[in-house]
Amino acid sequence: MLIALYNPAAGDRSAKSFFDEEVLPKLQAAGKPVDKVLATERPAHAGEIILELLEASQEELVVILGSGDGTMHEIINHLSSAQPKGARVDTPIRLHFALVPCGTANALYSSLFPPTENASTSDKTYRLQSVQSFLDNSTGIPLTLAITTLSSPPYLKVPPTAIISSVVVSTSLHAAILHDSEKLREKTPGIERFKVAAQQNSDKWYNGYAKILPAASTGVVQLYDPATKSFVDHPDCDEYNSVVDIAGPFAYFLSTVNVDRLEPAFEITPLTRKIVPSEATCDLMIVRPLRDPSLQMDSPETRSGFSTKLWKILGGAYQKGAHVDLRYDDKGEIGTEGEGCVVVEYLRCGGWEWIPDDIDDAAHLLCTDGTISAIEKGGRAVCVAATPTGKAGFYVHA
Ligand SMILES: Nc1ncnc2c1ncn2[C@@H]1O[C@H](COP(=O)(O)OP(=O)(O)OP(=O)(O)O)[C@@H](O)[C@H]1O
Repeated sequence: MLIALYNPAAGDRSAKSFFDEEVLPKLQAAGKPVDKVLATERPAHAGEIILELLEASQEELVVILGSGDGTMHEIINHLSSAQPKGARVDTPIRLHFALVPCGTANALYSSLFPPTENASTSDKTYRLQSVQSFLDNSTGIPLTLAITTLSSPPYLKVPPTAIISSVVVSTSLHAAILHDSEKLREKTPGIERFKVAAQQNSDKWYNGYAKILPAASTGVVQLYDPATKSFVDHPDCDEYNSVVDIAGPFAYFLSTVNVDRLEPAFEITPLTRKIVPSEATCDLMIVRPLRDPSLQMDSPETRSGFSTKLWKILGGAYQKGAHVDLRYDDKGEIGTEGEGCVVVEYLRCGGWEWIPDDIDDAAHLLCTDGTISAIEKGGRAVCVAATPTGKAGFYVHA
């Protein structure tokens, strides 16, 4: 069965008109008209719609999805936590998507179809590439999932909750930006709202502790080395201990699966595409201010001074991911020359654990594909990458 499903509230709210004027006529003209056209009516509705369709028939389901990353996130989470009835009772769920970018950031789409210099992301040819790939009978790319388990402190004896992501899991500045930008959605519907929220949070540091987990088959955590432009085994990993401990404070802590960018031009984990992972892994990008040789301690002045450097670092993501090659000189200036301390710790790993300091409220925010959760005091978040195989999983035509 082939269905079209769009979120009329995503992005600039143009999904309906783009489907009516471009997507549906293209499928019709190619001899593959959709069986149904559906629109979401409220948050969380997309997952309910797809589950109902799956339960009604054993047929393979292909969804032409007009939305941003949030709607995809809702579908994957709803299906992953459901116990399907009817036609799918006790059967693993496998779903194929052709994506039509209709959201604000469209991280997954723009990573699978990186925009070229002379094509605008609003061009219809740019936006119809996944649909074209479906029409060309591509097999689809299986999505790697990041499974994050949020645990309460053990004495509460509350079962952990799991959230599945297909794009990003973050804490620190990125989670704070997403938390605040949601409040700005009505007034600033475009990606500018992320910049406004970023300014509001730029001089915060986040206290906590992280444990980085090895990838399943290599058994190690890897660290990007700008000198050789390749991944090397993390120096703290050895045959006796494959987990790497990282102490805060942190300014930035963000991991991705499937994507090298969070917006068409914001290539925050560029190595996902440049050095393609060979198994299910997270690309984790960390900035810890006290690696800066000019900073000795955490104070309001050093935080405020470091925010200028942080903008420079994150600005590198807008320059084709140049931030991953930045180094400090001995005065703490940032540049690409020399052999000083690497500014960004760029890790490739099987997952990670984040343990926020009890007294730092801001360090308790967690972003999973744009959705914000709060880690309980005394609790932690553990994120692990996995790619479903065989009869289960989510596939995107690309
Ligand atoms: N009919 C609806 N009315 C209001 N909100 C809706 C409706 N349908 C879905 N939603 C909500 O819209 C939210 C935003 O959707 P989505 O993430 O797809 O777009 P976006 O946020 O603009 O793009 P991106 O995630 O790429 O930045 C979803 O989290 C979903 O809960």
